[in-house]
Amino acid sequence: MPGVSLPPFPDDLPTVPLLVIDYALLQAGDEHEIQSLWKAATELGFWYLKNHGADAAVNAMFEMGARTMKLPLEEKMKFEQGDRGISFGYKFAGANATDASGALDSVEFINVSKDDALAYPTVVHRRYPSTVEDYMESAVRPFVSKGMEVNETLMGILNDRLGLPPRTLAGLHTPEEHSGSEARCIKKTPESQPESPDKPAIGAHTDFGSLSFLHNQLGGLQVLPPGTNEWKYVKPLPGHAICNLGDAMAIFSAGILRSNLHRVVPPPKAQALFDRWSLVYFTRPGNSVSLAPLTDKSSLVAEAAVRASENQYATNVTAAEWFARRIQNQRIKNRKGPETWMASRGTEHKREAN
Ligand SMILES: O=C(O)CCC(=O)C(=O)O
Ligand SMILES: [Fe+2]
Repeated sequence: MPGVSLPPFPDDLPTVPLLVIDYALLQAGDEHEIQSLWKAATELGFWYLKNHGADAAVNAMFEMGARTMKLPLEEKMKFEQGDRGISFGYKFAGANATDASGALDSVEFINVSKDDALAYPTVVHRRYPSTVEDYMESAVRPFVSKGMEVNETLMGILNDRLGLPPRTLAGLHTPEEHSGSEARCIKKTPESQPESPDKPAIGAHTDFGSLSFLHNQLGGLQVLPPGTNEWKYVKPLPGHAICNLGDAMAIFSAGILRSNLHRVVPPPKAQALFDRWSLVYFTRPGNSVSLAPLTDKSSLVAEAAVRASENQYATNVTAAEWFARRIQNQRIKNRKGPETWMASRGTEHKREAN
């Protein structure tokens, strides 16, 4: 958090060398930078993004998050997301499973819908704690708008590289259509007893939507690189966002774009004594969008769909249904057994090697 001096990320841990993409160069149409983005998006599905211009909005959001998490639990619980597959609202630590055995997560977060942030003070989906509403115009809306702009720019470039007609992906993520797009501020508090360094605070998952624009300061985020079984840390770099692709982009592109498994473990070593804060803007397709490969819009996607195993990316559901299923089945209240965890999975279990 601003004002707190945090121990550096340890230099003796396995980290994944993400490509650094310069947002200003992308905006200028720099071919080399566009090529780097394509490489990152197709190989790992994660990259750093610098020069994004979101710092002021990010800091304001962390301030909003700090005030919100300081509210009494009883107050936060009035805005709880519930067990019916709705994401917007507050999630208490321990509401979700992190694996098939039903181990509990250890993060609390507040999710604010893009639709509510843009329409405020009109309520589209729900109300939020007073601290969130107080910051809606000064922090949440600017952060949501910035996240929308960055993700739309990245998506436009990927759209063209996929050989899709101009603005095809943009048309599946219009600002007007209601969607699961949301801003999330996450807090992980150290436990009273030291935790095992590889106990998931957020279980292994692929992101549910299209593009995630993430900001964190302490370590803990890990990815499982393709074809390996060793989790690697993503080292936080000051001023650099971490961007990653979600399932919807893997599905639309028939697997050309990668939605990679990741998880959050306690901050490593000396960092473990500190609260870990992170912030994400998730772009998700409009609620009515069918999740299926865009084979009739791009020959590249059509060829990839032929190479994919049969029905690998045929979901037969809308984005709203996909999203609700995943959220609902990770809630521990809904757990019947390991099958509930399996029912919360995305595209990851359908791939050959992770
Ligand atoms: O906190 C982080 O660094 C990542 C969070 C995350 O993966 C998520 O909320 O989907
Ligand atoms: Fe994630």
